Amino acid sequence: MRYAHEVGKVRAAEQALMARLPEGTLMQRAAAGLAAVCCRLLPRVYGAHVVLLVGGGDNGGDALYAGARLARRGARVEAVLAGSKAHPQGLAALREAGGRVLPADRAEPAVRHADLVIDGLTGIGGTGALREPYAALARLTEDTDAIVVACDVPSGVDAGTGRVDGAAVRADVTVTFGTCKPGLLIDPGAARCGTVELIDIGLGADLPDPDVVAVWPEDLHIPLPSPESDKYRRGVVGIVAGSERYTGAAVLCVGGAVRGGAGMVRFASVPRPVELVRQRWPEAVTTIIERTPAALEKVGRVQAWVVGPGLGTDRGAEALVEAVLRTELPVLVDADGLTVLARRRDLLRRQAPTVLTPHAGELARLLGRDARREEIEARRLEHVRRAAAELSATVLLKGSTTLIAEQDRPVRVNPTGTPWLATAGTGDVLSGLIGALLAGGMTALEAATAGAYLHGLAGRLAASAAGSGARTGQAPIGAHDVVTALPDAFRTLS
Ligand SMILES: NC(=O)C1=CN([C@@H]2O[C@H](COP(=O)(O)OP(=O)(O)OC[C@H]3O[C@@H](n4cnc5c(N)ncnc54)[C@H](OP(=O)(O)O)[C@@H]3O)[C@@H](O)[C@H]2O)[C@@H](O)CC1
Ligand SMILES: [K+]
Repeated sequence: MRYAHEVGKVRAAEQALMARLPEGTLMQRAAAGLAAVCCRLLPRVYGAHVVLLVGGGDNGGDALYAGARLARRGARVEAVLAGSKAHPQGLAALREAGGRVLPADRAEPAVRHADLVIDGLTGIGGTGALREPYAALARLTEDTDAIVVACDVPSGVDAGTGRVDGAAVRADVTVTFGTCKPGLLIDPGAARCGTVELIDIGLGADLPDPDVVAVWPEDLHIPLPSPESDKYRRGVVGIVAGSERYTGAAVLCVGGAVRGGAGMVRFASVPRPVELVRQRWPEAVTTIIERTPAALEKVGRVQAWVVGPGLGTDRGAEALVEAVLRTELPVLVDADGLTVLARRRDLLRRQAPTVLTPHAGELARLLGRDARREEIEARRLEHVRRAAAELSATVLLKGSTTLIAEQDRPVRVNPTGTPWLATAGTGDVLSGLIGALLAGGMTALEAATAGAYLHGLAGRLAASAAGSGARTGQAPIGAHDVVTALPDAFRTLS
């Protein structure tokens, strides 16, 4: 399951296909696929207690027809109708197969004691926060031992964006039809889906190129060193980070680059961060620079730059960001560098690749005008795409599902993150890591994708290694633990 299409394109493809098929064919294909997954999930279909949550649209129709199929195989199927209307033919099919409709006040005990619940409240036609009684029915899925199977999309999750605005179904399995929807890949929606199963209903030929792609390890083409490799061929990354006031970010960023496979890391800054980087990472070549436009002249040859972590945002920081972006090399700008860029967007007019790695607040500043952090968090897909187009850069939007956008390309979703990564300093590790991959010759999109994947995986490995032996096997981590776990993350790929 790797590709997702926007809802409008799914509907257009469905309509094109439906025009060539007898009426109802697609819904029968969807219902058959849904019922087949339910049969697989139940230890025994005969005698199993199945509850359908049925909304007023075709999503409810799918659930009713799937329920009819399960009833014909001997399941005890009960439907709870959310509104006054329900798909009439689906309802008739369920009744004919021996299923029945429950009164509303029986919904709670039925869901609680069911073996399996099918959520057919809303699918791609759901808009905005769930209204009552849909919302109350969706909430029942949070407190049941039943297996919860969402039909197409967990109700309450916006299929197009992953936005969750109020109550939403929490599914163990989401059975989706034709193609994945972006909201199944992007948090907070993705976190509600459980395992996603794709049912082929024959849309393939009618679907355009995908809008969103989930990253898989086999998509990452990280160059491995060969016997002829030397430090220059593996890539020299230059890092301009830290200030007299902020030193930790520089140490972590250099760590990300060293463990990210750079042939050499050149670190340039003012004396205090240089001293600390030298102590922690003796393998880095350090240069003390002044915070002026001519600063880089002393640094030596590099193949890519990282600028920003702990840099401060004063005139000196601006001079350094400007100096780096005036080179003709790939550049990654992060943290304070992004704050500087928000007032100097003219610096983004350049030919060489530029990678920006903001979190939502930094992206809001970069986009300016009407963008607010909460707005960006709520509609991450739309904003990352807009940022890539407006800023002419590869934009990596950090978050519980990190998104990577480049103009006219499907947005990439990184699946490896962990909430434990939401801690100070992990972003600095990520920028050093991506910088090393850029210096190694990967394109901006490849480097950002591989960096996000490895960084998320290192976070997961660190969180579980730290807690091994405990019940959940997870524990809090610091940014330095992510640096330490990077080699293990790389090893999973070879
Ligand atoms: N097209 C095809 O070929 C195929 C489509 N297929 C299936 O159809 C699904 C799309 O069906 P759809 O278009 O009928 O919309 P759907 O998701 O059922 O939602 C509409 C219903 O939800 C309600 N509702 C909406 N928002 C709400 C809210 N916030 N709070 C409360 N209620 C809300 C809305 O109520 P209304 O606003 O009309 O009062 C209406 O009753 C798709 O996901 C897939 O499962 C498959 O069979 C394969 C072939
Ligand atoms: K649903």
